[in-house]
Amino acid sequence: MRFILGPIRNTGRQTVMPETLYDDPFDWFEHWFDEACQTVSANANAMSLGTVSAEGHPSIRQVLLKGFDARGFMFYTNYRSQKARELDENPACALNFYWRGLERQIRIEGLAHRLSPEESDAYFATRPRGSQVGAWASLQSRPLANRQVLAARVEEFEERFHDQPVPRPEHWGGYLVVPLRFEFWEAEAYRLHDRWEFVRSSVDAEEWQVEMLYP
Ligand SMILES: Cc1cc2nc3c(=O)[nH]c(=O)nc-3n(C[C@H](O)[C@H](O)[C@H](O)COP(=O)(O)O)c2cc1C
Repeated sequence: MRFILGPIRNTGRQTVMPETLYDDPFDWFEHWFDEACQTVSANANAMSLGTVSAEGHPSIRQVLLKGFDARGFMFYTNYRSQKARELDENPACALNFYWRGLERQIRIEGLAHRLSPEESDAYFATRPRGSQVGAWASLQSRPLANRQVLAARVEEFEERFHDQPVPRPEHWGGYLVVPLRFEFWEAEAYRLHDRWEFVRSSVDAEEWQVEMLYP
């Protein structure tokens, strides 16, 4: 065990005490994420994803975290969408989780790259059939004349894959965000919040520099 739970503070929660910090930000993430999944009613895995175009324009949207491991954080999308175009041109990106009720925020900054086709295939195979067909039908982020056009495309692909498994379209798959920085934020009284930052020099570095930040 690499952490110890501290006493209950004025927030009424059991919380991690500074002197017993997790030494690995992934462990910290996992602990908070598990608590969020047990506490937050829906979409505890929803996160904001910030990207920056090659021209330097930022954009942000919600995506769902579909897995994480010692490498980083995974989500799935259309590879022709705006976010995918931006990530392929400029892999620098940021993730943000905010769990209301727990009053916790996790910020992650890092570099994204596409998951292997095998990993994307494996996840695609677990999706409901309707979502699999939807991945073929949606030209994500492109102009859509009206809902009928989309419905017709759904019907077209339902017919195409009638009575057979829906294969993963090449234009749909996952990204792995490999973190360079984490920040764990927890609300405290009088806005004197806790902020803990983990930074490393490269995506291969095993050592994290840990620092507390002013709120
Ligand atoms: C809670 C929530 C979860 C979402 N999850 C995903 C997701 O996992 N993948 C995805 O491509 N879009 C997801 N979306 C839709 C995106 O926010 C966005 O509208 C879409 O991906 C197009 O973004 P883009 O034009 O910036 O590429 C989600 C939206 C919400 C509100």
